[in-house]
Amino acid sequence: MGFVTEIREKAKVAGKTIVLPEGVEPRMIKATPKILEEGLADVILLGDETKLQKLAEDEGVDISGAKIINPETSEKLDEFSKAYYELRKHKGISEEEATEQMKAPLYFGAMLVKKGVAHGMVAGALNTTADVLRPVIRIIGTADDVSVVSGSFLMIVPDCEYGSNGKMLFADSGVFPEGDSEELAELAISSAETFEALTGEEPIVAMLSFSTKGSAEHPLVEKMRKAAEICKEKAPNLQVDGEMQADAALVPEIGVKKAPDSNVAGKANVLIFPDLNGGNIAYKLVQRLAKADAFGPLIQGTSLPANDLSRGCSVDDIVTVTAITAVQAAFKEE
Ligand SMILES: CC(C)(COP(=O)(O)OP(=O)(O)OC[C@H]1O[C@@H](n2cnc3c(N)ncnc32)[C@H](O)[C@@H]1OP(=O)(O)O)[C@@H](O)C(=O)NCCC(=O)NCCS
Ligand SMILES: CC(=O)OP(=O)(O)O
Repeated sequence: MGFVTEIREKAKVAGKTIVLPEGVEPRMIKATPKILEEGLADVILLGDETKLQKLAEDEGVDISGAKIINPETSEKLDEFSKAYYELRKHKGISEEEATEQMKAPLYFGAMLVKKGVAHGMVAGALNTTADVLRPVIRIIGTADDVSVVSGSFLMIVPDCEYGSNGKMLFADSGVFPEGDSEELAELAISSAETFEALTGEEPIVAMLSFSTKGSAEHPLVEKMRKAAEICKEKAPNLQVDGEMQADAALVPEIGVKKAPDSNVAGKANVLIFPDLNGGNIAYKLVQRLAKADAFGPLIQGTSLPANDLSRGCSVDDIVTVTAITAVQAAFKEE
């Protein structure tokens, strides 16, 4: 069974409710009946009901199975505004500003997750990653013992023997612009958890660089080498190594040649990039040149699931990321 079929099967069993705050986006409207018909999740759409129904009519789809909430007129607006004010008053926000902010669908959606009305959120078809991330960080917040919210992509590369038969996770490819070794180690541990939660397979983590095990020396190389060491200390059971180049990480014959003592080289399925430039460029190149499926940015390190999308996403991407979010919600409850 392929990854997409598998994750959709798991979502059906999970029985979760997912909020799609970008109800005014036609791709969200088209994704809704697909999610409902397949039984992947119950859907809450945010927006003005009349407008959303008209949009659905124009698109020729039926969204009657979804619950529609208009944040501006919702009976929950007052409760949510007060909760947001309490979260942000240390930043000098006024009660009026909190109410205005809470009328914005991304903020209202994040609060629906925080309050347990929805089990997860999916957005980003319309809004930038930065705009999706701010309410997620401010309202849902980080998980216990985590300081960095980061973003990974699950890549499914066709006809590929590397990673787990073409399945691999790239991070950070969407959220955290630049971290030190400590932060990269934390991000790597979150990424390993994401890979395991979604695939059920053992994560094998490579800290990527332009050097393999001392073939070059530079502060950028040293940063990844130190990140691998910190990772080994923090998660002794995790298979992690670095620094290493991408070919050494993925290709067994090259791994053996460049890093003969490594338990990761040639076998990696979780690739940690030195910064967001590298991670974002790499995922888009692999997606376009290798015709890979790229699901994400899957947001990691938060206390509850909320996932982003590329603005270039398809309706099918929204459906699959919704299924992924439902599966993550079930995994967090285990
Ligand atoms: C995620 C992002 C929006 C946060 O930026 P920001 O809002 O400007 O963040 P700031 O640095 O002003 O910090 C705001 C708050 O969020 C926290 N924060 C920011 N990034 C965080 C992260 N990755 N993890 C945890 N907390 C974070 C800060 O500590 C701060 O907390 P406070 O308000 O309680 O003091 C920003 O890092 C970003 O734009 N990332 C790139 C996204 C992107 O464009 N990706 C490419 C396309 S996918
Ligand atoms: C993840 C990402 O790159 O998103 P976008 O394409 O919307 O900028």
